[in-house]
Amino acid sequence: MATPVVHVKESEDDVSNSLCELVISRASAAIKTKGLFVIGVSGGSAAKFLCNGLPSAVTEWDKWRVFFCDERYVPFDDPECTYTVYKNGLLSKVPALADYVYPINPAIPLEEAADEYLGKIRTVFPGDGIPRFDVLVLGMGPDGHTCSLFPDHPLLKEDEQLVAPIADSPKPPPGRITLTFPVINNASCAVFASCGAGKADIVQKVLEGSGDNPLPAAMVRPTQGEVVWFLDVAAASKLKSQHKL
Ligand SMILES: O=C(O)[C@H](O)[C@@H](O)[C@H](O)[C@H](O)COP(=O)(O)O
Repeated sequence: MATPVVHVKESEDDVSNSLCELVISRASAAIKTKGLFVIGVSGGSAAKFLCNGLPSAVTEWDKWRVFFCDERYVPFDDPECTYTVYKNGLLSKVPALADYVYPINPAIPLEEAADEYLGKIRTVFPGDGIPRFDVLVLGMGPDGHTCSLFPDHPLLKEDEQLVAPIADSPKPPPGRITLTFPVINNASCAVFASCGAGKADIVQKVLEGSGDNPLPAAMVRPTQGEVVWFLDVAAASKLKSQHKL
């Protein structure tokens, strides 16, 4: 089970640059060895970082396959829709990627949308094995949630479904679809990017907490992969142990 590797950066810009550098380096490695790079992305500031940092640096977009670690079950024209954030922020700059980004379908019932989404993932990971994403770019909410996996929610124990619907998200909107831990912890690389003093307490709890009743973000420990955290100084300010700058 991977031990988190924590990089503390001077600024949010440095976190953004480091995140994009990691994604780009894993993409070239994956494309070189497998001819394809499969990534899961999240909303929030991760979306801002990736939409800003990737367009000018990536060339082989046709070898990318982009999924969402979680998505809100809302129409595409809802500002809460993570796909639309990426459509406006990334696809507007890299139209060629549009065929390789897989949105969730908000126009069918939630459970069906989850099943349909797994079907899209299966186009890249055929069969019934657990999909192994090259990179999952994750955010962490102020409550320690990641993807749409929230503290004390039954989905934290989900070990059958690979993609799950959630209808009672404590963070609006209530309806969402999320990857579950069997997939998350089968990734080659899970990477968090968290910035700001507002995250300092939860970062300390997640990275240095006792481990009993771990928060969702602390449960991201790929069994045969790595988990990397990029923090700015403010978000890392409550950490007791020293980390690489
Ligand atoms: O659906 C969601 O609520 C978001 O995708 C969420 O999981 C996000 O990743 C965290 O809230 C961190 O967001 P920030 O990094 O912007 O704080």
